[in-house]
Formats: sequence, structure tokens, C-alpha cells
Amino acid sequence: MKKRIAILGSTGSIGTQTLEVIEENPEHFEVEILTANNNIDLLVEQTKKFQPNMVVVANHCRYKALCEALKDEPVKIFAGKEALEQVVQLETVDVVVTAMVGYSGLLPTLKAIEAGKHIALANKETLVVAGEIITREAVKNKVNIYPVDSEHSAIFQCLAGEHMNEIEKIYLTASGGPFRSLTEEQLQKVTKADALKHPNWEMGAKITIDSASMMNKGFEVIEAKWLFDLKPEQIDVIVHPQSIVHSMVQFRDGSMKAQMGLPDMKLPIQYALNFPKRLPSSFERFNFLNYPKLTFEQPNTKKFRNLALAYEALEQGGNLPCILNAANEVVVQAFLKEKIRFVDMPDLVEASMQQVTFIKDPVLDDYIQTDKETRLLTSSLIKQRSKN
Ligand SMILES: NC(=O)C1=CN([C@@H]2O[C@H](COP(=O)(O)OP(=O)(O)OC[C@H]3O[C@@H](n4cnc5c(N)ncnc54)[C@H](OP(=O)(O)O)[C@@H]3O)[C@@H](O)[C@H]2O)C=CC1
Ligand SMILES: CC(=O)[C@@H](O)[C@H](O)COP(=O)(O)O
Ligand SMILES: [Mn+2]
Repeated sequence: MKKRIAILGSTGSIGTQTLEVIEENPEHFEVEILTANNNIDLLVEQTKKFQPNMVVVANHCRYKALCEALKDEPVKIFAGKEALEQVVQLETVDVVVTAMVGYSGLLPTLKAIEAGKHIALANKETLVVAGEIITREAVKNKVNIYPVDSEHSAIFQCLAGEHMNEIEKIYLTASGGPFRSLTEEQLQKVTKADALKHPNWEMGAKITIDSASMMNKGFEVIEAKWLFDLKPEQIDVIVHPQSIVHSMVQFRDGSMKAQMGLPDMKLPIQYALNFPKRLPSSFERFNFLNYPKLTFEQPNTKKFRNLALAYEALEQGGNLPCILNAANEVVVQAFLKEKIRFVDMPDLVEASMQQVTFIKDPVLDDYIQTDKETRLLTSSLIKQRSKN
């Protein structure tokens, strides 16, 4: 039986690579649903090629044009956020790939889990915002969450066959981003174009900025806590500029397992879609001789304060990780619009974490309200800053 796949965010970096994996393995997978936010040109192209049963465009304004472009195709067309939450529940879906960016992934992922759909999770923000609810609902509905994020896929791969063994610690590797070697003074002057040049990975704009600011690694620490049920002190970050070792697990006898390979997201995507069986692939193979030096160093949390902020949010819990995420989404958009400097981002995130109402035991509605409150506050902090 082929697995029927819904891809939320099929027009993005993870979405398009998921389609490449499906194209290479037509005997294993078929596309059931594709979705985008705005990019209907690519959505139309993907629809004609992969013949999904349904497509959704989140932005209502693009609906008419999408219907017109697909009028000769046998596909059902929907628009809006609510449609995303509904289509993931359909009986014809086996696995939902969450490849949307940011907070927008939360409710569709939750609805998919409540409907018993397995999740290939790329959208780490879902776990940052509401990891407790997501993991609890997954257990309740007997849903598996397969990590797509390269580091978490690495940990997941290292854990295969180790269910009897406790994890002592995990090490999440970080590339260090394009600004790893800059001084604090140099960091003051970096531009959007500089920040968008990731040394090893080609990704969407938002995660690329998060990698440069190391918020991505902070999010991944929180993501790891929920995926692998770890305490903060069991999660370490180690900078590894070559991005070849994707992460490591240390067991209680001191033994370490690492997962390695060239930086290519198709591998973790394919592993998540076909777990537990590995499929053959044409992906380029790693050659040790091309990498005579694999290096490791301590992250600099004085220079990259976001990482420390994320650990703080994880330690304090409650709605603080949700505040961290919402504030970060707002500052990243402002940085991409060149309204604030790169170094302003952690200041604004920290101020938001201090000022938004803290809720110790949030329920879903609290997360929704916290997200709104934080966006308003962080936006007003940005406005105040530009007036001064
Ligand atoms: N790219 C990578 O290598 C990795 C990404 N991830 C995670 O995967 C997720 C996706 O990242 P990436 O593929 O890089 O992102 P992209 O920006 O490349 O793609 C995002 C996708 O989500 C859609 N989208 C954006 N906003 C909304 C919204 N409000 N509602 C519905 N759909 C929306 C976009 O549609 P449109 O094209 O129409 O704008 C697009 O299809 C992120 O959470 C990221 O952290 C994790 C590990 C690696
Ligand atoms: C490909 C992937 O998983 C990204 O999350 C990647 O890890 C980003 O690189 P950084 O290590 O620079 O954050
Ligand atoms: Mn990652």
C-alpha cells in the first residue's frame, strides 16, 4: 500500500524536497494534499505534476486565481487557515508533513494528531510553542511524530534499537551560521543579505535568519526536550561548522553514537516518511577524504544571546517558549524588512519575555492569546525603537 501524503507548505524548501523524495519513490508514496500560503504559481505546477486530490491556499486572496489556473484539473480547491485544519483530518491521508513556517503550523498539526494522522514534523515552532499539548495528544491518539529536522532525525536514527537504554545526554550540532567568527563589534553591522547566506544549508528565509542568530539552535533544544522527553541539562549544543555530524547521543555507559552525512534534507525527510525501513537513494555520498578535519567548539552565548534565552524559556516553561517564538517571528520579519538591526533581535525578544503575562500551566487558548499579546507587544517595542 502506498502512503498517502499531505504536505503543508509544499512550495517551501522542505515542501519541495519532500516532493523530490516522493518523485524518486512513486511505488511507496503518493500525494494527497498540497498547500501554500501565497505562491500559487508553484502550487499549480506541483498540482499538475503530482495530481493531488486537494489543494489549499492559506491566503484567501489567492483563491480565485488558483481556481482559474486549475479549472481543467480534477482537484478540489480550498482556501483559508480553517481549511488547512480540516483537510488534514481526511480519511484519505496517512501522513502529514508539517513544512509550514512558524506558528501557522500549530493548529493544523494539532488537528491532524487529534484525527490520528502520523506526523513528519519539520515545523519545529509547533513544539516550541506547545510541545506539552502536542506530545500529550500524540500519545493519546497513538500518533507517531517522526522528526524531519536534521539534528532530531540524527538523534532518532541513533536511538534505533536502543529502546532498552536510557539517554544520558544528547549533543545537538550547530553550524554556527555565517557570523560564527565575527566579533561583537562586527556583528553590529551585518546586513540582511549577509544573514541570508547560510554556510551549509539552503533553507527558507525565516529559518536561515534563525540559524544566523542561533535562535534556530535554541528552538531545537526545546524541540529535543519534547521529542525525546529530556531534561534541559541533558541537552547540549556543540558548534560543528562543517554540518557533517548531524547530532549525537551519549548513553549511560559513556558510549556515543553519531549520525553523519552530507547536508541534504532529503535524507531525513525520506527516513521520516518510510520509517523504520530505509529506502535506497541517489543522494550524493559522503567521502571522508573531502573532510579531513571535522571540528567542534563551544557556542558563544554572549555573542549569540538567543541560545541562552531559549534555555531560559525551557527552564521556566509555561507560556515562555510561546512568547520566545512569537517575539522571534516578529523581530525576524522586521529584520527581513530592514526595520531593525541584527543585534536588536535578542534585545527585543528578551524584553518581550520580561513583559508579556507569564502563565505557568497554559492550555491551548492561553497559547493562542499569548501569541497575539506577544506579537502586539514586540511590534510596539519595534515602533518605539524606530522613533528614538
Ligand atoms: N528548510 C530546511 O532545510 C529546514 C526547515 N525546517 C523547518 O521547516 C519549516 C519550513 O521551513 P522552510 O521549508 O525552510 O520554509 P519556507 O519559507 O521555504 O516554506 C514555508 C512554506 O510554508 C508556507 N507558509 C508560509 N506561511 C504560511 C502561513 N501563514 N500559512 C500557511 N502556509 C504558510 C509557504 O507558502 P508560500 O510559498 O506560498 O509562501 C511555504 O510553502 C520551518 O518550521 C523550519 O524551521 C527544519 C529543518 C530544516
Ligand atoms: C537543516 C537543518 O536541520 C537546520 O535546522 C540546520 O540545522 C540549520 O543550521 P544551524 O546549525 O546553523 O542552525
Ligand atoms: Mn536543524
